[in-house]
Amino acid sequence: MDQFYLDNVALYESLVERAQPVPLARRAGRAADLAEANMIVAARIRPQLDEDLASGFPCAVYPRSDGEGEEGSSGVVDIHDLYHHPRGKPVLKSAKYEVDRLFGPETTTEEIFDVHVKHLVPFAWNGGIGTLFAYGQTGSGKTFTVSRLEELVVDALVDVDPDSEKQVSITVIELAGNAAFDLLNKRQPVSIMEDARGVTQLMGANECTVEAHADVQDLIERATAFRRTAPTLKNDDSSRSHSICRIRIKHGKVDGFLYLVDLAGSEGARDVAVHGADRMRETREINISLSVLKDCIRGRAQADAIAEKAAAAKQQQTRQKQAPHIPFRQSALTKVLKHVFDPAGGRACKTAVIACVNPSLADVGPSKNTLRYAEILRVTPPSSTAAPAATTAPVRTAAAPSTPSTKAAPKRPPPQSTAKPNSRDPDPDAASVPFRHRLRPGMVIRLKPSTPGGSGTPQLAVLLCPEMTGDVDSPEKARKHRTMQYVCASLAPVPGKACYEMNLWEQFVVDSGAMDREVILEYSPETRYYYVYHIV
Ligand SMILES: Nc1ncnc2c1ncn2[C@@H]1O[C@H](COP(=O)(O)OP(=O)(O)OP(=O)(O)O)[C@@H](O)[C@H]1O
Repeated sequence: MDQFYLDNVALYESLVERAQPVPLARRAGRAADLAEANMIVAARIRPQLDEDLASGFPCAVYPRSDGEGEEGSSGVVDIHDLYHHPRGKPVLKSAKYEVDRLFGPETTTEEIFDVHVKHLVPFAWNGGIGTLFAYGQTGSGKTFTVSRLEELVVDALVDVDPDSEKQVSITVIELAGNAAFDLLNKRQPVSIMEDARGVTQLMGANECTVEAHADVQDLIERATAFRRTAPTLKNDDSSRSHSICRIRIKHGKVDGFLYLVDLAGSEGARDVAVHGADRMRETREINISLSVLKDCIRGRAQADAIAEKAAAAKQQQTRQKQAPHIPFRQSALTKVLKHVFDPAGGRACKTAVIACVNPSLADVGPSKNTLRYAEILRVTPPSSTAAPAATTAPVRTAAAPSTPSTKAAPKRPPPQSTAKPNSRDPDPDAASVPFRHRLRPGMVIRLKPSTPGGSGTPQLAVLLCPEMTGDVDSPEKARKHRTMQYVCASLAPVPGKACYEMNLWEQFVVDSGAMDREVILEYSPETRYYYVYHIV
């Protein structure tokens, strides 16, 4: 694919120049006052680095101006991809994504701190829990962003009310799979325990007190040095673990927290192709923890919205009945952050998310995934819990384009004016070959009912890549080691509707013998769901 992009750079650039912006179907209401919001989702597009420019890939990610303001002021980002048309010239496919705030390549981390993160400092000072998550594909600038933000946050905390008696302390841990390590104490193991009162404790983790600005930099450098990294294709120093920096502020009886979370980079399929089985397993674990995190962030935002409405309407019972399930015990990451997600903990929480994006055309697929994830995190409170008209309290944060679980999906795909993207094999002769002999990434299969995995195994799955056994460190070895097993992602039925949503983070391995049929799915960009078009 990279070579295809490089061979068509001139064509791509001329198509981008003439491209019309993808219309906004419905303006997702950006929160009128983001400063009051409990949850804000931003994206940061990093500049193209010298090595990106040297590799010859053009820019594919463009912040959109709202016509009057600066670039990015609309919160909309356009991504242009080039598709290999099987019977003709390559065609440009454009997509748009919307976030609450968009930071372009010129924006500095200091500016991001001022606009997006600074408000968490007084919030924690007053006893709240402020959390920042940075995520994105490997090499997109997460660590670059978070490590500077950690310094700025602690500096700001040290400066708050300089004459008061206070204690600011830092703990930095790394999560690799379900194991935790102390990055301020030579990667000593840490146990994640829940005490008798249900509070998560990091047993064995150092809590280092910070008294002066110089201490902060020293601690952050120490933590970075101990961060476990392994090379990926895109970033020689890639972090394959989540890093959680917990800053605690105590003064008088107040005990506030700030969490800055640098999430492990999600690898693309092409990185995986040249790594061993261990790396694939690691990638799967990372993806699953990101999926649980998404469910927890959305669940907490929904729970807050419901609680606010119920409190305003004095409908305590409604709140208890409809509070969503928040699966914070399903991953080590969300277990550590339990009091961020557990509404029963009774702590006020504010969350800021930064989706980091590499603008290069070579990374266009992962960039779309990153921004799609950002859109999913922007939660619309369920309408069934709407507060009475008399309620004037600001209800929630970022109202959003309807997301898969909250949107009413039509029973049938909308009328087809043009051919929609579908999962059909591009080879016109494919129909004459049994599907098991032409398994390929992107193919959708129906699983036999007896497929191991229990009742949780989905009925439909999309093939992602072959499962490799043993350690393979080159594409040749990888090909040799291929078995007839595939890593798949689940396609979950949308409740009560005849369509599916793809959960790329819910991955499992399927033997070809457990595959029953090929299913051609058609994607509707209007609804963002998949519809069964044909069962082969
Ligand atoms: N806004 C930026 N301005 C200049 N350089 C940047 C910016 N963001 C990232 N970089 C550079 O890009 C490279 C990759 O960044 P970084 O290591 O932060 O990525 P990452 O997303 O944390 O990757 P991984 O998940 O693999 O650890 C680094 O060399 C970093 O200095």
